[in-house]
Amino acid sequence: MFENRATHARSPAHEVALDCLAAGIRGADPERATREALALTGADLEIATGERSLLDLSAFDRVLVVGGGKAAPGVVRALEARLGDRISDGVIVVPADDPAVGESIGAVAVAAGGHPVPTADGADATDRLLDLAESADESTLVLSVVTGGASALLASPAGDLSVDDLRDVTRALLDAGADIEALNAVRKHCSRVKGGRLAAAAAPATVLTLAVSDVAGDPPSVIGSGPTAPDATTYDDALDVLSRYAVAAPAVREHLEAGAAGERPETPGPADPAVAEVPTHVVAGARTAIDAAAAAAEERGYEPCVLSSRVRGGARAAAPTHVAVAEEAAAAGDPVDPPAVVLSGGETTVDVQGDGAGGPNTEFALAAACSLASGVDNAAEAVVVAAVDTDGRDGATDAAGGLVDAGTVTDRATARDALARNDSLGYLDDQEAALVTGPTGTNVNDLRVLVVPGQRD
Ligand SMILES: Nc1ncnc2c1ncn2[C@@H]1O[C@H](COP(=O)(O)OP(=O)(O)OP(=O)(O)O)[C@@H](O)[C@H]1O
Ligand SMILES: O=C(O)[C@H](O)CO
Repeated sequence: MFENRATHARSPAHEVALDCLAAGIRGADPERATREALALTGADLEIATGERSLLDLSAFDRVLVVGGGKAAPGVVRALEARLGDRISDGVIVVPADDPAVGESIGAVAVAAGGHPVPTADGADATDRLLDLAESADESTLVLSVVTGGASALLASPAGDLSVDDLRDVTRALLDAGADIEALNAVRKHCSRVKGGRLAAAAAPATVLTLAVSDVAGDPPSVIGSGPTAPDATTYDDALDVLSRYAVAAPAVREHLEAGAAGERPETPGPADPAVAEVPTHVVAGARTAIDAAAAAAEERGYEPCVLSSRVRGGARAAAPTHVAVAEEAAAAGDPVDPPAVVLSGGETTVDVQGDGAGGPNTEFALAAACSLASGVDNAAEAVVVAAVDTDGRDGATDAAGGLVDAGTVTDRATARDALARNDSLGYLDDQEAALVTGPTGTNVNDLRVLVVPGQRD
């Protein structure tokens, strides 16, 4: 799975780290996860992901599939495999470099959009998608597919906003290290499709959502900015986000202020029947990848220890804490006895100050390498740390993440300087410690693996 940009000498622990990452990414494959969640018996479609929905397809004249995100093609392939020509029409918007762009999956057109910031192409495709949703009536079933990346891909500026306005505010908030809840509160209030507005457009149709989650805790209103989910945030919340991250974005601010003054309709909230009734089935998320990685560790004789699937906050700050846990395991057998693999998921962010290349996972990996290199004792000597964005693209780079150990940082001053310039990928590339996968077809956010070898390694 990994193109070999991490070429430095490998111990068995390095191989275990890579195996766990690969198993985690494969385990969160959207097509397989969706197939497993769906069962069709006669005309009865059952969807079970903890919660259960049962739909009698014979009650509908049309079945539409709409949505987007990096994992949307996989979900739609599984829908197509199960429902075939019962699907009447559909549009999904995916990254322009997805091999499915321009083709159809059964009756569902695959259109290109922009990521991580929106583009005019994405906005055109989203208009088509909204037209289709608006054509739905009470005898239509709308299957909405919402996967990570959908917020940027499904671009549909509200009011007088332009795609450029959306792009600028997204870029500024990403660079300021805004967390996804904050970023998406703004996105939801600048859009004709997010924050439940897609479900409102499809009313009075029956709407059901299949999601692949790249948000810690899998909240339907945040994944892809919740196009079919009730939105509890307000125009005032969105304005607070701009202030908190000191983002000017004058056109967006004006739009939000008009909304806060009651001149624009709020996003549909929990009391709105068009969204309140829409079930969301999360077919895969961070925990899916972690569980698959844990199983791979166990198969190789390493005791897995899941720290959390919900790690958030600064990437650089999260690294020493993870390393400290691995050190404790190596030195004292807590919270897990070596040989062990410590795992975490979630989404860390970076407040970008420099102009280097990197993303939250390469930044985490380099910060972890610094921490390993300056350990308080030799407990971390043999520990290997790997971190990837499961979609294969960390930040705006072509790398997925990094694979490091106590020997990765040979010159601490240069490493610290690279971190200060947000050039973690530059540094890891120089050390041949960057990991490259190419687009993986899934997106369940970060996956971190710390291998704590036993005596035999
Ligand atoms: N040079 C850099 N070094 C480290 N982090 C960076 C750099 N440039 C941008 N980032 C960070 O990358 C993050 C965005 O990339 P990330 O891969 O997490 O999300 P995404 O793929 O855009 O999101 P999603 O797929 O969830 O929509 C932001 O936190 C941003 O601060
Ligand atoms: O598209 C988005 O909003 C993020 O990827 C979170 O789902």
